[in-house]
Amino acid sequence: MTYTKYSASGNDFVIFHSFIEKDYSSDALKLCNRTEGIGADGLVVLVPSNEADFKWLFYNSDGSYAAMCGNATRAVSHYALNNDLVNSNEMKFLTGAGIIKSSVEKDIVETQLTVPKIIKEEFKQDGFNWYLVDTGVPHLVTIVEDLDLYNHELSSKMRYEHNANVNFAKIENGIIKVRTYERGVESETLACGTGMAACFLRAHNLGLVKDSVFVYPKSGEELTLSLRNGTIYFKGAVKKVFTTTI
Ligand SMILES: N[C@@H](CCC[C@H](N)C(=O)O)C(=O)O
Repeated sequence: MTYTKYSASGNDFVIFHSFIEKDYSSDALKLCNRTEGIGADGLVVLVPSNEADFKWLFYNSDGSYAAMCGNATRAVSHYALNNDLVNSNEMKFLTGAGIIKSSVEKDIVETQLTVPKIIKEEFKQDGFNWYLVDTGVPHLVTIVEDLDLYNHELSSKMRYEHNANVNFAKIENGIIKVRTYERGVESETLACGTGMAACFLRAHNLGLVKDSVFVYPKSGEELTLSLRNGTIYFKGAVKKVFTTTI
């Protein structure tokens, strides 16, 4: 079997394609293992679809299924084009959260994320103001003055209480810096696309940022999030790390 490892702003994935649609959660556990496997935050398997160019099956590194992953939407678009699964640099594919449209220009990929749904308006817990939104998967967002306030124990507690990923965001001169605890990885990751989108939405709703903004996750890589006619556009570089046959 041939696997490709991608990094999308530090969020890393193992990707392969198959004609067989089945449960790949045990493969995710093995392949994402950083000691005995390839090592990644998630596994994405691309399978045929009647509705779109292809369909994806996404798993976190602990083998849990997730409906959406913003960074993986960019990585799989690049993978699909480079593996001739599509015949144009513009494509659409089916995820657990709906159809995603994307376009690829060399290593820069822009995707249109799913329509966000607010789950819970602002509430206070453990000394922070939170907001819970679904940007494909659920995300808690708190806006802080200092990103060092990111707290692993608190994030882990909030993650289980709300069954959500947890984001700390800082707005600085019109840009957003984000740290995310991801469920299914059960730690902070170097970047989380749907998490950055959730922080952008929160900041935009509060009037703290413009319609298009640079966002920097923990990896420090620059991404752009924009809101155009109610759609969230997510743009940034992806990197094919290696391909291996096992
Ligand atoms: N890293 C992703 C989100 C992946 C799913 C998440 N861990 C969950 O289970 O909700 C992103 O870039 O959006």
